Amino acid sequence: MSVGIIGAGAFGTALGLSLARKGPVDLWARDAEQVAAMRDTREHAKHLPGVPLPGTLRPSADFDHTAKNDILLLAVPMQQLRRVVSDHAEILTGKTLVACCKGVELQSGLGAAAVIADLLPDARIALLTGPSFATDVARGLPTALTLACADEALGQVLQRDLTTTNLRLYRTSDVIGAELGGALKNVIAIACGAVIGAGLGDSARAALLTRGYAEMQRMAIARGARPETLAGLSGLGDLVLTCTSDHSRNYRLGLSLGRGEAFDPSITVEGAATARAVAQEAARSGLDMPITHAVVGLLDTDLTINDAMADLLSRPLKEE
Ligand SMILES: NC(=O)c1ccc[n+]([C@@H]2O[C@H](COP(=O)([O-])OP(=O)(O)OC[C@H]3O[C@@H](n4cnc5c(N)ncnc54)[C@H](O)[C@@H]3O)[C@@H](O)[C@H]2O)c1
Ligand SMILES: O=P(O)(O)OC[C@H](O)CO
Repeated sequence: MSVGIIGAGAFGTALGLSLARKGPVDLWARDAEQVAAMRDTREHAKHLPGVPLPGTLRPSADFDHTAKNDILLLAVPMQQLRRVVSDHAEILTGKTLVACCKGVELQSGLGAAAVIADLLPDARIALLTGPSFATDVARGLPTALTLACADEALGQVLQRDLTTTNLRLYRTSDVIGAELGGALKNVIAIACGAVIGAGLGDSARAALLTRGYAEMQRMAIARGARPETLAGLSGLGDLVLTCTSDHSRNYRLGLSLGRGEAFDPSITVEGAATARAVAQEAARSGLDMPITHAVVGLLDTDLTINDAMADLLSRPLKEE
């Protein structure tokens, strides 16, 4: 089946590069100048400099042309997903749409697949998530991802069609678990970056990563996810990658917070809005999400990193 990608940022372009090894892929960007530059230079200079774009990857500023493909991957930032889908709802109705965003929508508390379902009840929806830096995917390095789809038959088709020589896709029908694993790991990565940035040490990071994983499970299970999904690529796998690598933008935001440095607000950091959305839901439902609350406190500058750690360390002692 033919593939089109909506969103020519780092990840959309990287997925396009990988999939274009199997056949033609249309890649839509809203910015016609960016499309012209990609066509002329055969490079995505801003996000993937030095990686040549093959002729089978076809940048386009024509949404409707790209949307004619059988499978559409949506690779825009989470907080922009509703706008992109609703702006093009007519042409997207009934299509096979694979959300590639990681986050929880601030206004609704929904994950990526749920936002699409909210807008397009007739769409055939799946989610592609898991540990994968765009630079690795673009360079053809080995990567394993999770393809989540409630419709098992469609999930099998997508798993086959979106697997490439360097992208190996595992399949699950637990869309909520996959969605929340990919979203919540970004919040914990900000926390881990902050402790490393503040010089609090690798042991503190290991504690946050592990207790953060418990927090991710708590929220995901409360929303109906299966625990084993959180233990897979979309949860634990992506948590480990994002909490331990300077390549992660979420982790790097945390490093800046810990060091008291400014961070470029134009960089896509999904964990910031997701932390706020999750903290709001936790407050409503009474779920215990102390690390998420600490991250919101750091982002809002209500807390210093030392206050946040002191709060976490002084919580009542409990069983693990
Ligand atoms: N970069 C990675 O390594 C990576 C890996 C896995 C998943 N993801 C996920 O992919 C999603 C996109 O991230 P990214 O890294 O590609 O971000 P990015 O900042 O590199 O690119 C985002 C792209 O979306 C476009 N965009 C923003 N708002 C838009 C709108 N309203 N309409 C049309 N286009 C719009 C921007 O112009 C930009 O090209 C995020 O949810 C992220 O978590 C990223
Ligand atoms: O750069 P980040 O922090 O958005 O992480 C990118 C991917 O989600 C890693 O799997």
